[in-house]
Amino acid sequence: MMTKNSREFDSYSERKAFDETKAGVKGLVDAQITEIPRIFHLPPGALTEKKPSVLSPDFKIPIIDFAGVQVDAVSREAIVEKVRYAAEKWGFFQVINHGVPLSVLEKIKDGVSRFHEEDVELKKSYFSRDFTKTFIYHNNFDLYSSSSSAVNWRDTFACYMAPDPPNPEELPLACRDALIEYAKHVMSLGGLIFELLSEALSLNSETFKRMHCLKGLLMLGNYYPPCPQPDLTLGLSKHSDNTFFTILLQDQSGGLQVLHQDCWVDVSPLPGALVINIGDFLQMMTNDKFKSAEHRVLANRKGPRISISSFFSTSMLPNSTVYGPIKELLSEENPPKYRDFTIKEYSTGYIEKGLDGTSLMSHFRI
Ligand SMILES: O=C(O)CCC(=O)C(=O)O
Ligand SMILES: [Fe+2]
Repeated sequence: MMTKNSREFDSYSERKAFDETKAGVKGLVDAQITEIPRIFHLPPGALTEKKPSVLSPDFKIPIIDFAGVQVDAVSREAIVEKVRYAAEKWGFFQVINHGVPLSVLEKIKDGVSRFHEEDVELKKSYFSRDFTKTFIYHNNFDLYSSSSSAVNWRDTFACYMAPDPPNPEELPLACRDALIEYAKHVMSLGGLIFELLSEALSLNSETFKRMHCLKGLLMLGNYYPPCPQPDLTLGLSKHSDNTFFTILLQDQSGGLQVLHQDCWVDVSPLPGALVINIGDFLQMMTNDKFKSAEHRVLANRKGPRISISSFFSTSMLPNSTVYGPIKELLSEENPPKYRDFTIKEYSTGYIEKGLDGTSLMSHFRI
């Protein structure tokens, strides 16, 4: 609980004043602050009180090698089995030999950092929280909507790469080519992962693709500046993703943690790997068989930390497809646990609620 003391200031006005600089968290770091503003302060003890950060050898995010996935049925079945285990037990796994060239991964990380390190006047021209626009830049999508206690130590750009590929001119030069190239690879890897997830449920490989799950791709280019007081705040609050699943590329900084059996487990950077995490839509469509795990990012004295979140979702774009628990997975013993939803409906609720530490899935439970 937040103490009265920590609220004895006008949080709204301070958030607004910070927001109106349009310079983001990086602007504070550039101004060489040594103490972070109060709006970033977590309630005392919030980082450590709930769940212990354990480094247990039993708790390691599964690493799955995709080499051989297209080679023969036996190799593929072995990979599907690992994907099934990871999706059910963890909701998170790392993939190696995923087919995206290292040079493409380096180029997009570089592009994201270049954009955030551009002149602030250029970045201001993209500043917005309107998620119907092709390319926007901001910090804290939920700066005003969240009932969460603290603002996150992160700046982000968000860009729709599908269903309609953006006009190259709509993308900033700093990351234009890198985004276009990386998105192509992400779409193709995403298609393969949807196949493997279908097979893991003993459904036809094309099931998710036929349900248009591969239609939308929203990419976030995240920049976590170095933080002078990392024990007081978070890079990103605890949340589960508003997606079918997410492909995450992180640099070597570390700080991403997943909540597993009530413990925060580090998703340790693995050079060249991609992190896959199941999102809320797949948890609801599989009637809780797959798990949309909660995760967070710690702030760090060192930085910046760069990551790219590729969300399979049409998010706030018009999309009338209705989703819900998949009929083939249901039975008398396993009745639907969720009502039907559209992606836009879910995303609207997600953005309005903000990252307040609770899951929106409970609102869709029958
Ligand atoms: O930056 C990261 O490692 C995680 C980002 C994330 O969880 C998200 O964008 O939803
Ligand atoms: Fe996330």
